[in-house]
Amino acid sequence: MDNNIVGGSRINPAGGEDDEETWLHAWGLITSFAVSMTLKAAIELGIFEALSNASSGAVTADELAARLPTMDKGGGAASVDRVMRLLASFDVVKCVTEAGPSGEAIRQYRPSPVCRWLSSNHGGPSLAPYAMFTTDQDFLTAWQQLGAAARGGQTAFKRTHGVPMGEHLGRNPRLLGVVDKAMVQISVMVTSKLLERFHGFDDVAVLVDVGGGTGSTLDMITSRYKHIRGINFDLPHVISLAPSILGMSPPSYEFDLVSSPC
Ligand SMILES: C[S@@+](CC[C@H](N)C(=O)[O-])C[C@H]1O[C@@H](n2cnc3c(N)ncnc32)[C@H](O)[C@@H]1O
Repeated sequence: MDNNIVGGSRINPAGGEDDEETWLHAWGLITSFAVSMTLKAAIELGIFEALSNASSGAVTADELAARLPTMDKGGGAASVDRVMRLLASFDVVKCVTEAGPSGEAIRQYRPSPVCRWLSSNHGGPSLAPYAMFTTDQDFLTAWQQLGAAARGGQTAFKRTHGVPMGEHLGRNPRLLGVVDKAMVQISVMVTSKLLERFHGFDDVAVLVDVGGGTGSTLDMITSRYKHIRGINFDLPHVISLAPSILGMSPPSYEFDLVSSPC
């Protein structure tokens, strides 16, 4: 048998056995965007919440489609099945196939451990908002300009939107909300680990978070270390979204919102 032949044709006569592996590697790299976009679709459809709510553990695409809050009436079990098959091939969900009464394949899906980071109903912070941020249309269009940006001159984002990202966010409340949701979830994940492992806040009197977003990091730290006065420093349009932490904490706690001069 000739190991250099893939799909009936010799793709690199000099390649040897590694050739198929490197071809698959290249194929995987080229098509990897499909995973991010399918995750986005699954998040939009509410698939991860529906899977984790399924009491039976494993569900067919029909059962799953019936539980999705966003589905059109009578729509889409076949499309949901396609989404689930792709997710199964990347181990986001597990798929078990059984033969039905007429010998047809019946696929059932259940969540893999990674789903806890993609659903919003597992009782902790979620990476779903980060997935929605990275695949947002305003960011995806900017990626189209990466090659041009690498040749020199303006950043990909400025080529696409005419202004730097910070300025664009200041003019676009929709996108600012998408980014802030993502940032808050990441901050909660990182800060809870920080608070578990780092014990250097005891002697801190005033803590300034530069680029602190809407203040979730400082909120967590000052809730634990109530003697700390927190100052959250960010751009005015970000600060405008920040909740007032005053009143949520004891009187010794003070939370200033300071806007950058930019
Ligand atoms: C990666 S985000 C960090 C988010 C934040 N740690 C949180 O928990 O949401 C970077 C932050 O830096 C802020 N930033 C960027 N340029 C700034 C500037 N010149 N002055 C103050 N903040 C700035 C952005 O508005 C953004 O909120």
